[in-house]
Amino acid sequence: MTSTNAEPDAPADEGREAAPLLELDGVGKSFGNIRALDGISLRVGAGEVTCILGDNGAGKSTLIKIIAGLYKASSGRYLVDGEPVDFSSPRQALDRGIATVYQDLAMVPLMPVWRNFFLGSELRTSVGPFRMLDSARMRRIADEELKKMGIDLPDIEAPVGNLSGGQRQVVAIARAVYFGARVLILDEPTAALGVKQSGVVLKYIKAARDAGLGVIFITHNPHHAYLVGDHFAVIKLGEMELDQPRSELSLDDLTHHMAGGAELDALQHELKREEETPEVAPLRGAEGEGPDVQKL
Ligand SMILES: Nc1ncnc2c1ncn2[C@@H]1O[C@H](COP(=O)(O)OP(=O)(O)OP(=O)(O)O)[C@@H](O)[C@H]1O
Repeated sequence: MTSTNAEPDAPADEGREAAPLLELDGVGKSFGNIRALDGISLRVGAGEVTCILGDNGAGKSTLIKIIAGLYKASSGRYLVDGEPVDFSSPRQALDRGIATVYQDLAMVPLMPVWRNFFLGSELRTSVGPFRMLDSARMRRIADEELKKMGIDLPDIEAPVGNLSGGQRQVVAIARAVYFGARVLILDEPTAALGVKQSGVVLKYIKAARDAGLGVIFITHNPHHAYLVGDHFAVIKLGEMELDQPRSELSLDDLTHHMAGGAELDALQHELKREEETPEVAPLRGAEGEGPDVQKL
């Protein structure tokens, strides 16, 4: 489990101990009798990508909803900059710089890229007694901010619905960075994308990390996670199954975990045992041949 293919004590790991942007300490969440999360501890540092992996129903969505301020934890502590917090809404989390980019992206497909960039936070200007949208300033800023992150779109006047899925994701990432995100939560941003588009998104995950943000990257895909991750957390049935920095984990280890490593090992052992046991009478379905007819 600890085969190494990266430098031990990489800089990303050193920063973690000093001042995590965000920390969960033994967090649990129950819905009535259903225990969705139990004893989850996690630290997210500035300038690093923390990948959260897990199968369907593992508890990933519940975890990000707690971090994003949509749910309150049933137990444990949630700290931002070392201080305990108790968010009652996503607005409160956003005010502390914790932004979430959900899969559906909350964009209006028919509106231009720059309008979507400012959706819900439009800039306005006064013209006489009227407050008008400051379209010129929004266009200019959206263009500058996208370029700053190295995102080169042919036309920011184009409806956002004309962009590819990957381009829409990166517009959402640039928007969150512009509006002051310090922690960026990305909910399966590559799930619906092909290889090339996933590559585009992964590149901007790195760009956000290099801009000093703490990125939480939720994914099912260990290959995507390993291309950008500094730290890996695998959740299984609501519990933290694995929590390791890149320096202590190879892609093979991570893939093995995601493929249900322990169960597969047990199954392999079982199959091997069956192969080794002396052959039993084969069952035959052909007419006239019962299971007692043996041809050895
Ligand atoms: N609002 C809710 N009420 C009751 N049970 C819930 C609720 N939300 C989640 N659960 C349960 O909690 C567990 C974890 O669900 P969650 O959606 O967090 O998993 P997930 O890892 O995000 O899965 P997926 O990848 O399929 O989205 C599941 O058993 C789910 O049925």
